[in-house]
Amino acid sequence: MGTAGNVQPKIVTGDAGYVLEDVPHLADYIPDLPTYPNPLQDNAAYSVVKQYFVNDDDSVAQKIVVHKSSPRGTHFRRAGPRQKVYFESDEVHACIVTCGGLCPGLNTVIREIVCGLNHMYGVNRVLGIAGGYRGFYSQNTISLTPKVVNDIHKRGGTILGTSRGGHDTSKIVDSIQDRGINQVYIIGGDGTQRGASVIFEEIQRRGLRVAVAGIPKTIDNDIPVIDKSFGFDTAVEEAQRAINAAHVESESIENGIGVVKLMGRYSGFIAMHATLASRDVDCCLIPESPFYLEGPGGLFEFIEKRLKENGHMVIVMAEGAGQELLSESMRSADRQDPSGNKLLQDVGLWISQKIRDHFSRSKRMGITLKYIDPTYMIRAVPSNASDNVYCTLLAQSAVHGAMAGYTGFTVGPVNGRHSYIPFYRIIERQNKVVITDRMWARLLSSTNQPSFLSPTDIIEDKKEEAPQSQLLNGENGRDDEALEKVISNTC
Ligand SMILES: Nc1ncnc2c1ncn2[C@@H]1O[C@H](COP(=O)(O)OP(=O)(O)O)[C@@H](O)[C@H]1O
Ligand SMILES: O=P(O)(O)OC[C@H]1O[C@](O)(COP(=O)(O)O)[C@@H](O)[C@@H]1O
Ligand SMILES: [Mg+2]
Repeated sequence: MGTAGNVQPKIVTGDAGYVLEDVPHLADYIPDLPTYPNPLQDNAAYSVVKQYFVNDDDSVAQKIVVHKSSPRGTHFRRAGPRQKVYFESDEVHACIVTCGGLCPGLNTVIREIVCGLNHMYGVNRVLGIAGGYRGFYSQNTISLTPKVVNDIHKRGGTILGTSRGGHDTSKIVDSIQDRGINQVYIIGGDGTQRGASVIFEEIQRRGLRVAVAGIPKTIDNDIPVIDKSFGFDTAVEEAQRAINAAHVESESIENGIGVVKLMGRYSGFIAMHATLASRDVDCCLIPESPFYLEGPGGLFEFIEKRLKENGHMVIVMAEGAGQELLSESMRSADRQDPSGNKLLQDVGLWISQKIRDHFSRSKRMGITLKYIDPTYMIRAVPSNASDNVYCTLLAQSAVHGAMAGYTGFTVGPVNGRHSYIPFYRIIERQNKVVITDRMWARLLSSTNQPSFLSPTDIIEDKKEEAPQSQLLNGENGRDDEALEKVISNTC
């Protein structure tokens, strides 16, 4: 497996602290490339749009809450169709690959890349690479036409198949070269974008006229910079069914407890949003917010209090929550999946047993606990209507970018505007819930659960780490550092 990081950032600076973190372009390393007028200018559907083509100078600000004296800060190149393209329609030979875990909307993105290339740019040759990265060198390809993909957005999963592991950069680039592919669309999460970045580097090293475009996929919503990842809303919606079931079960019996485990290996966004959406949840546990079980202010004490008040309760937890407690008590060996991701123990089963044991030992109150694990049910469904529209925009932005000769980029909305983001910005860190932000405070106030943190730790930490301003969404990574300190203070 290769490592990313050999690409020189393309930084353009301007007045008042303006910085553009630009994406690579084929013309950066191949001289004298011919250009062609964008065929969209003759497309009846788009001809009525005023200013259809994106101005080359358009850029999107990463930070939009500013002060009078703030520098203008980091910007990304705005996505969209350009006046000139770097490929003629009949010479384009594109391929699409899906990697990593499933996510609602994968099929919609595949469909919209195929249809976007065909309907907007007249491209007829699109190959599907089967079974993730290893499919480049070990599987047959699938020819993708608008007819083949017509109905696929109504199905969950990916028609191409996916896999973890199996990233062999030189074999993949050999396969791209041998097949004469000149546009590569790579759909996947942080691991996949790391893989895409090294593929791009190797393509550039070989001097190939091949555009590499990444489309970010992560059900955990853990990709930084972009506003939100596709499929996330669908997953949160689907999680409501499990939470409703846990609520009905717990409400129907004296001292009933419903425990629901949701996805979220390192980031608790699904659990946090599903909790906020439901309002039936009494306690939400996520990887970013450490907690403890025994003693004053601990989880057991809170459960007892809530059961006395309400006679029932619902606990939602992300799969990555409390892993440090679990490994302390189970002394398990660290295991990894083929992509190198840490394999987690089932924290839902573990905590359910701990709660049962506690109440049977203390004999103060009899409880009935039901554990619901809808893990794969929330990601195997087709995407909902709004995710479908989002996937369409992502796919079309990727197609416009590749046709315009941009390469080595991931596409995604930044403050609502679709942008081209260099790979290194997407893979440098993971997006996490910032527990000193207002969103987590909203959650704490909606569940009225303990924060499991002492307020002095948080206040002290804020003073130390962020003297000038309190970021609301950890945009520049400072809050992550602050968070780590809070965690280490409370453990
Ligand atoms: N650092 C890396 N360099 C190259 N390829 C990688 C890297 N990390 C992961 N990959 C590849 O990306 C693919 C998907 O990664 P994975 O972590 O399983 O899912 P996701 O992309 O959803 O995070 C796998 O085929 C894996 O081998
Ligand atoms: O069992 P699998 O297929 O490895 O997937 C489980 C994992 O996939 C995830 O959804 C994240 O996967 P990705 O990084 O591929 O998006 C985690 O939340 C979960 O732990
Ligand atoms: Mg991942």
